[in-house]
Amino acid sequence: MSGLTIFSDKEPQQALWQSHDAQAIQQQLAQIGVRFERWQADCELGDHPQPEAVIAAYQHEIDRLVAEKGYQSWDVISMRPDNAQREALREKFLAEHTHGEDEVRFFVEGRGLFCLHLEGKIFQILCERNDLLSVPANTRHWFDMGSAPNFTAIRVFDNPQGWVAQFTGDQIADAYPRLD
Ligand SMILES: CSCCC(=O)/C(O)=C/O
Ligand SMILES: [Fe+2]
Ligand code: NI
Repeated sequence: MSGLTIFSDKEPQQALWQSHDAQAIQQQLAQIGVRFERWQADCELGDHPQPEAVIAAYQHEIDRLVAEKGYQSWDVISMRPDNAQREALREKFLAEHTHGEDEVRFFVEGRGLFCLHLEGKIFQILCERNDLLSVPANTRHWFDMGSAPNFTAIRVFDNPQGWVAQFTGDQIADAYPRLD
């Protein structure tokens, strides 16, 4: 079940706030400029759908976002537990970083844990099927896909180069809960 847990960035042991209610999550995240939405597919997608089918099913939502925000491109990323790069990729995303553009991710299936570091707090968002999260440009964050990653997500980009990150060098992620 999707969820948001908020911690102080000085106190990893004790959560300040938690909810699994989509509306409460949306309201809490809106206060820090983070967009959280639930999207519905135009048609039924089976397990492990092809990228073309994924885009077709959510094209109306992508078009709405692109018209509003002027994003330039999108793609589909899938991770499975047998991916040979899973440990290296997990480590890369677990290192706190920023992007010069909004990080826009929609979970078609599976799940992942986004952790945002701002205003002296850590916002851990467990994203699952139908969740859209948009993290504003230059927000410190990390992402945990777990030891057996399993998700399909649409990524929407602001620039033609795709994924570009600046790592902060802060080891803070090590102190906070992970997906497993
Ligand atoms: C869910 S897409 C992979 C994660 C990613 O792109 C990123 O930047 C995490 O912070
Ligand atoms: Fe990121
Ligand atoms: Ni819970």
